[in-house]
Amino acid sequence: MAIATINPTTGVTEREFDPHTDAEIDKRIAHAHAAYRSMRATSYADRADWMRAAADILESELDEAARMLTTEMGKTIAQARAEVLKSAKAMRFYADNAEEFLTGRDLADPSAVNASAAYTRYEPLGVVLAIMPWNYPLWQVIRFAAPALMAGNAGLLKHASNVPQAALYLDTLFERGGFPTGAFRSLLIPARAVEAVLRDRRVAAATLTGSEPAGRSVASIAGSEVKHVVLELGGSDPFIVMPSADIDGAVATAVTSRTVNNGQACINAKRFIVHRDVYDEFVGKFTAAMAALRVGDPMDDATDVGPLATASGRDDIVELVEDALAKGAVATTGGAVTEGAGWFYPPTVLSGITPEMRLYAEEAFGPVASVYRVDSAAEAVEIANDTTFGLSSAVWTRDEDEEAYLVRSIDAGAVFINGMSISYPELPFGGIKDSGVGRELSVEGIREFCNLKSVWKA
Ligand SMILES: O=CCCCC(=O)O
Repeated sequence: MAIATINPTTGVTEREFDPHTDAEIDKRIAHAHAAYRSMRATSYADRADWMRAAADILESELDEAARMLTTEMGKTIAQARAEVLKSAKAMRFYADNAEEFLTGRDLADPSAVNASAAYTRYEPLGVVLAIMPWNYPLWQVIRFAAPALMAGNAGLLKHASNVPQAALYLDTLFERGGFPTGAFRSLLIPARAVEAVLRDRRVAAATLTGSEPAGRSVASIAGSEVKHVVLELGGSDPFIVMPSADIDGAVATAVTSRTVNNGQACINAKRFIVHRDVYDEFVGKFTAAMAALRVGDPMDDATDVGPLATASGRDDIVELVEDALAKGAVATTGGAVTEGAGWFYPPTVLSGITPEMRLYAEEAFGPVASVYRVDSAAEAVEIANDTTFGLSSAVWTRDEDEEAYLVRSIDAGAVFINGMSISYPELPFGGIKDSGVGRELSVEGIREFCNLKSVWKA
């Protein structure tokens, strides 16, 4: 895939970029490695000042950065602005909290280990390679980079090939804030060049957000090099609606949760599992609300849903929906590609999904909702868990016993009660099963890329 900005609203290639040469890649790894060595000698206070300054720069460039995101991957301009602001917020969160999160502990009774003193300390690991996707071109990178740099690591970014301007923007952002040159560098490289970088002795660890095959490949290379990885992969999150729920609230939230980011987020709700007592009401209102969304130019503030980011991503959605329809699913709205320029796909609601359909098992990375009718909370859990994924989930109920049952029974990295899955800097984020390993954000996220050193003194 060429490294290029191809505007998904028009399908027009706006800019192409030459990949970095082998010599340039080597230079950038060397920069990052040297920066890591100098970062080790800096204080949390220094790094926090630089991080806050970088956050201020990002925020001061809000409109320009948001337009860049919308141009490169098609999210609505309002959501692009929100992404920029969320990124700046996470940078400040780690500037404020990194030192506390990385405070080690003293052993209360060092004599238990025959020592006069014993304690732990968190130290940086080194250069961390981040392989990141196009769907949140700034946020996905910042949620790795802010904690990793605050811990004293250096970062190398291999960004998705369709968001090169975002990659280049990030290449300088931290240095502009005051971090040493090389503390964070972007590599403009194709996917096939990742292996050599990951195997380089100067690279200590990797984090990947992206597809399951990409995650498996990076994990196996890192495993053979005995390097730590964090993986945040796909999801097919359930959204369960029980009879006691606030149905209007559930419908409004379901629409947002399925269509935010044009339906291209790992934590979009994708499977709507509804109790039969409220099924007709929920599906009727949900279908009407999905059909009423405004699909169009993502630069227009009035637009709810923009285009899909790539032609191939839209082809994938078309194939998934056609497969389901051919096997008996029913589209209560949408279900056919929109004619015209750009990679638009209409908000779609499909019922009558069966295990024979690809949609039952595969992630729909676009604004396509599958709805299921169930007779009980136990059946809802059975369908919710009948997936290889386990990222997040949402449950709608006002019955406390049912809530407790659903929270403990769903196999996922998170459960949101009467709300939708969202990531927050303060809450750990990550999945189980094929949705990934490790956690990002919060205290757990910053500790992923640290050496927890035990110190023992005679
Ligand atoms: O694809 C993953 C999307 C994560 C979105 C978020 O962090 O809110």
